[in-house]
This record gives sequence, C-alpha cells and structure tokens, in this order.
Amino acid sequence: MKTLIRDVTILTMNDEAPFVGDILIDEERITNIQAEVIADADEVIKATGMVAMPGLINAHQHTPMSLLRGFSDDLKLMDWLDKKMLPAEARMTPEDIYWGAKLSMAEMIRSGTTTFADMYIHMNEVAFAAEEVGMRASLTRGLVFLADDGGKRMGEALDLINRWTGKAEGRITTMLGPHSPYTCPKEPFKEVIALAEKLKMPIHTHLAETKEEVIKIREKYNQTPAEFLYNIGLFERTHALLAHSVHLNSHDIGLLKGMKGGVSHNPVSNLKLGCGIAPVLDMIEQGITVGLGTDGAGSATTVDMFEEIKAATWLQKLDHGDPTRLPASQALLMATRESAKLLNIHDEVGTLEIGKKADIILIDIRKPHLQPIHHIESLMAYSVNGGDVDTTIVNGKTLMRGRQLLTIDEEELFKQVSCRSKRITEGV
Ligand SMILES: CSC[C@H]1O[C@@H](n2cnc3c(O)ncnc32)[C@H](O)[C@@H]1O
Ligand SMILES: [Zn+2]
Repeated sequence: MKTLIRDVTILTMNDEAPFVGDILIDEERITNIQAEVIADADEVIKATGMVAMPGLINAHQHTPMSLLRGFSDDLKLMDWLDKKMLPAEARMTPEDIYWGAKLSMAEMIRSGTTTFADMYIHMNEVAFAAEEVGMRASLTRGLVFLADDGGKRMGEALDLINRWTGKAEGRITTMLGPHSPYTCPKEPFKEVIALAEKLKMPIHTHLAETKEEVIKIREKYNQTPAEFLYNIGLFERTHALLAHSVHLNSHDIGLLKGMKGGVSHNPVSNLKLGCGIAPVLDMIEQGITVGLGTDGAGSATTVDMFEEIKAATWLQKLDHGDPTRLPASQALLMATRESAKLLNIHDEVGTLEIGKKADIILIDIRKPHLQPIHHIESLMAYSVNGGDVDTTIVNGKTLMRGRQLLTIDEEELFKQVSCRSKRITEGV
C-alpha cells in the first residue's frame, strides 16, 4: 500500500528549514520526501494548507488513568496518590484498564500523539488496546515493593516482556518499571536493575517529583533520590527513562550526565500538583536528553502534548526570567526526536526522514488562530492545539483522517468509560 501526501508544509525536525513538498509512504515506511514526488500511489492525501510533522511522542503516561480524569483534583501528590488513586486502582479490573487505555489512545490520536511510554497495572490489556488501535507504545508493568516482595508483579512484568516485545508489527516495545525510590527499597530496586542489565531492557521510573520525596529518601538513606539511583548503579548499567526529575541539585545533575536514556519532563502535571519547576535547561546544558510527557490524565487532566510543549517553554522562560530560553524549536524537539531517544526508538521514529517509520501528523492551519504564518515552528509550539490535528498516521496506517477516528468506535468507548469510571470511584 502506497500513500502520497501532496503539497504539504514539511517540518522534518531534523535540523532543516520547513519546505513545501510531498511525502511518499510505502507500507510502514517513508520512502521519499522532497519538493515534488512523482509516484503512483493507492491513496493520495491532498494536504494543501496543512503542516506535516513527526507524530508526537509522549514519554511518560499512565494511560488507564484517563478513567480517573477530574475525579480528584487540587490535592497534594501524596494525598492524591495514597487516598484517591491507589484505592480507585485497587478496584480496576483488566477490562477497565483496557477501556481506560483506549480512552487515552483516542485522546492522543486526536491530539497528534503517535507513540507513548506507559507504566501501569494489567499491562496486557494496554497492549491489546494498542495492538488494536494501531498506536506505537513502550509498555511497562509498574513495580511497587512496599507491603510484600512484589513477586507476583515481577512475574507479570516478565510475562509482559515475553509476550509483547516487538509485537503488533513491531509497534510495541517494553521496559522494566520500578515505580520510584520511595516505593522500591534498595534491594528489590537493585534486583530489577540486575535483571534489566541481563535482559538488556531499559528501565522506566519516577524520580524526585516532590520535596516530600527528597525528605523521605534523605531520612531513609541520607541521600538525594538521584544519589540513591546513582549508587545502586542505575545510570551506568541500563538505559533509564526518568519521569519528572524536578528536585535535582547541581550535584544530582552531574550524576545523570552521560547516562543512557534521560528525563521525561511533565510540566502540566508538575504545575497542577504544585511540584515545582524541573531544571530542564541545566540538564540539557549537561548533555542530558530531556523529552516530554503528560503523566496520567488523573493528574495532568488532559494528555494533549501541545499543552506540554507550551507549558515547557513558558516555565523555563518564567523560571529564568528570560523569554529567549527554551525556544519553540527546542520544545518541539523535546516532544519528538528527544522523546524518541528516551524510548530508545530514535532509529525508527521522531523525525521525518527516508527510511524511518511513517508516524506523521497533519495539522490544519487554515484557521483564524493559526494565521498569518511567519514562523512555522512558533506556530506549532505556541498556537496549535490538539484539536488542530487533522490526520494521524502510525506505521504507515491512517488512524485519524479529517478528525474521524478510523480504529476506535467512540460511541461504544464513551458508554463503557461512563459506567466503569462511576463504579471504580464510588465511595473513594
Ligand atoms: C504501579 S503502576 C504506576 C503507579 O503510578 C501512579 N502514578 C501516577 N501518576 C503518578 C505521579 O505523578 N507520581 C507518582 N506516581 C504516580 C499510578 O497511580 C500507579 O499507581
Ligand atoms: Zn507518572
């Protein structure tokens, strides 16, 4: 199957200026991209007045938490998590997880995200949903070792890896997921790292999200959370995806320097939970890869990556009192190429290039809030919102066209979500 996208403004995110041209997709890959492509195609998408860019990559999600959107707002993180999220999650069945994940996927496809990194429970169901819906995903069974040794959860983590790595036409990859320094004590955390090293698996974890976490880890280990992870060998032994990394001092940042992987910055969740502002520019200056994610809809409330792009740039400008910091082009890179590095899939996605997988979004800029056009990158970072995405293509397959979802029955989805979310949250 060949698809030709015609007469579109192309933003490759590969250090070149935007240009008007055509993109040819053959099966799952981009096979030509230039000013004019002469080729036969099974489908021609006339994209005059649209911008093509790489699909956005959400580097930190908990997809099924979309069932908990708006259920518990305006609380501190530990109250929100312990008193609201965990009790509600304890009631979730595998079917709930499937529908919650699908709701997130519908929102992500509608707002231009083509890939997500997910950490949650009952991850088989998330994998089924991703396989069916057509998104690209890096899936992780979250591991918490507080009340017991977490043996059952480790079994589920390994089962997920064995069943799903490389499946769904290669769209699914997997990681190991010790949840955080405050929910995974030293010995089990070290065991997960050893396993990750043996299996050559990346690790997805949370780091230094709140001041309370820093205090807890200081009391328990007399270390900062970053020192704790450094001292148990995480940064030298495996590729690691660190969500948040808000409370890092300059010594901590030095410890992350040279690590494989990097940090998912999740500014909307950090803002809403009042966690603080991550030292994004200091990390980037030290050569640390910083991508972008939303965190779950239970905290961020939406999973529209265009909101994260805006929040990321605004926060750094505000924090440094300098509007020149974290410009539009850099924020867009964080949501595409840099997030792809965090998921270790940058050979395949994150930029528009011949030979890469065809994960492409088309944004309709024939709208009042997107005119006139001075700088395409500024327009994409500061003016576009998720609702402007017209077409979403993953692995060469069109998942949304003219804002119609092609792989999800939304009517059925909303019915399922409505009754399931009521049951899960009742009385919590
Ligand atoms: C064990 S599966 C993942 C686990 O993470 C919880 N979670 C969601 N958002 C956050 C966050 O911002 N910080 C810490 N933990 C978070 C989620 O509720 C699941 O229990
Ligand atoms: Zn999270």
